[in-house]
Amino acid sequence: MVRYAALKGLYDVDKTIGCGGFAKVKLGTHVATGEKVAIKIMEKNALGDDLPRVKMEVEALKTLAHQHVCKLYQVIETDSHYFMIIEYCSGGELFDHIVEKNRLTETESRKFFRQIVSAVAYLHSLGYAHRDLKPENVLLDKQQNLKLIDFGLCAKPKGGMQAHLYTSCGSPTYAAPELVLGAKYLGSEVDIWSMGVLLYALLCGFLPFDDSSIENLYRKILSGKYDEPSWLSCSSKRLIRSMLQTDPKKRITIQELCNHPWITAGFLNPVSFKKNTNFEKDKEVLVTMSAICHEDREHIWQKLMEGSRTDYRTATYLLLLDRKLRGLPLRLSSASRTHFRGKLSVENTPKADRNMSNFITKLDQSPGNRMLCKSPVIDTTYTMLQKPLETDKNTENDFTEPNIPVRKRLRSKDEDDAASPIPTKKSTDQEKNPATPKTPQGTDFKGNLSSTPGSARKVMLGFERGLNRVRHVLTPKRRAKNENTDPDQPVLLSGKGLCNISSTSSDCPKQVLAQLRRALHRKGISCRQKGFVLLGETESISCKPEPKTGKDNARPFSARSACSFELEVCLVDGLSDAKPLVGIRRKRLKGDAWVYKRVCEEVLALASDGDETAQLSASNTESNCLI
Ligand SMILES: Nc1ncnc2c1ncn2[C@@H]1O[C@H](COP(=O)(O)OP(=O)(O)OP(=O)(O)O)[C@@H](O)[C@H]1O
Repeated sequence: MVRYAALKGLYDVDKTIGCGGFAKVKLGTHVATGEKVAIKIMEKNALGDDLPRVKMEVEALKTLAHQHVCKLYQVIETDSHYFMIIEYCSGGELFDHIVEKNRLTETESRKFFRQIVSAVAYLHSLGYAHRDLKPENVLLDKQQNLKLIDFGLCAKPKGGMQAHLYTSCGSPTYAAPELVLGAKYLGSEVDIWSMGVLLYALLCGFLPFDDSSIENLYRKILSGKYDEPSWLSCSSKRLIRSMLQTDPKKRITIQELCNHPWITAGFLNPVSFKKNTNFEKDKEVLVTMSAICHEDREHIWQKLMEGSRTDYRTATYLLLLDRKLRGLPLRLSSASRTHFRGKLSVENTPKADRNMSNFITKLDQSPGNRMLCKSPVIDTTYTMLQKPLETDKNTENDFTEPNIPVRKRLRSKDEDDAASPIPTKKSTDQEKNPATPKTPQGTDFKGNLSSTPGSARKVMLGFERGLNRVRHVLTPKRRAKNENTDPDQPVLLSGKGLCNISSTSSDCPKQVLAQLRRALHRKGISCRQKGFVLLGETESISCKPEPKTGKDNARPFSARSACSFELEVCLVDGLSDAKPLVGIRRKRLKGDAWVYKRVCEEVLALASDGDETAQLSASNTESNCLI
């Protein structure tokens, strides 16, 4: 297991919770506060030409302070890695939420969409365009509030929001016509188009413009023609039309959007936001930190304001503030004292932190001193870590001293376009040999993706719903939770609050595994097996990468990139009085979310009914046991 020495003592690193084209994201715990965080880890070598994306993301997130923009707590740079410590969003991607429900109601869509509008209006007011708005880049927190992530493609044009941008970037299915044409464009206008696609996806459960061939996709986008399903209300149709206007000058503006009747329906106010870039100054949080640092709270505040806004102190302040906003008592764990004492060397440590370590030493030597810190609470429930920090042989070479490595400030490029271009219509028109041969609908994923047959879509939905109204199915031995060390047994999950799980009517996990393997094989998807997990990978489809052009020298990517995903056979417990059920957990690892959705739907459909020995069953079929 890779361990990250640079995080030692600062953050405990847990499982991987997401992967992107550039980063691996792990769940972590901020040692001082015990709060969960997400740690976005990027390998410098792997970033190559995409380094500006990281810098852009850090620069933007350092400035932004909005309740629907994912917070950046800290950045750590080592010789080999960047670590971005960000707010942990435990509710998953908005995309998964759409898939789980098939599509959202107008009321739920409105609630979510208002939050997106508020975040985007805020960004635009500060001169930023996001340029990669899509449901995969919108996460949900525990309270089901949205948080915008992935600012790697954002732009802050020097001349403000009325200055044109030139690099076509983002995800092709969300790209505005002017991006497809490779024309100059305004960041605010392309964001509005993407939001139109996003709103359509929320209300419909599929994309307005979609095609396995990039040529056809672009043709559809440029035509601006899409289906309007019968369930859309007149008001939502009108709103979507005003956003999906092919002529950017006729497209609704963000200000108009904030006041649109569909947006305000059922709410007393239009969408609003505070044009804030500073942390809120909170006395109680400063007092808590002061008790640990032995520093005047005004001094701590001053340091926070003067500092990089991406250090451990900032992270501690922001996480304490989060706790306070959630109504939790403010506390700093005893483990953090050890960290402050052991980790910060005199040379590399700001004066304030040296004070902090002095104070902690005193505290440790004289337990009575702890009484000084009456309010706020200093949590002493954690045991003190007195051991010296040992050198970890398994770690990166950049951190052998028990010091925080000097954090280099990430410089930002002045140009707006630290971005990856999408292939534009111009470039694809020029391609001599654009497409791989078309395959019949739903047959394979090697070269072309077909649209999902309705039945397959139903199967996935049926599975999702079935899980909530399951009677009973099988009789495997009940095992204790987390007792999954036996490689012959699948993981046992508690049924409450699960998402991305499909139920089956089989009582034999191995049989389900075999059926899935066969289905993947029949779909032409290469797959590797590890225990009860199948790792599937589709091949990239029909789009030649564009040669590198333009001033930003950014990496082009294919239109509907390959996707990799996991299907894990598991046992799901606690749904009824009956024995655990055999389920299939899906997880997108990389690539286009809609491609992934379609692949999963078709593989599950095939596994459920394509084989005479199949025991998989959708809940909405009459056979077998699921209700
Ligand atoms: N703050 C977070 N909390 C929980 N999960 C997260 C968080 N940030 C990212 N993730 C998960 O990790 C995945 C990858 O993150 P992210 O999109 O930031 O990486 P990336 O490499 O920049 O992606 P892309 O290739 O789309 O640019 C996300 O899709 C999400 O599932």
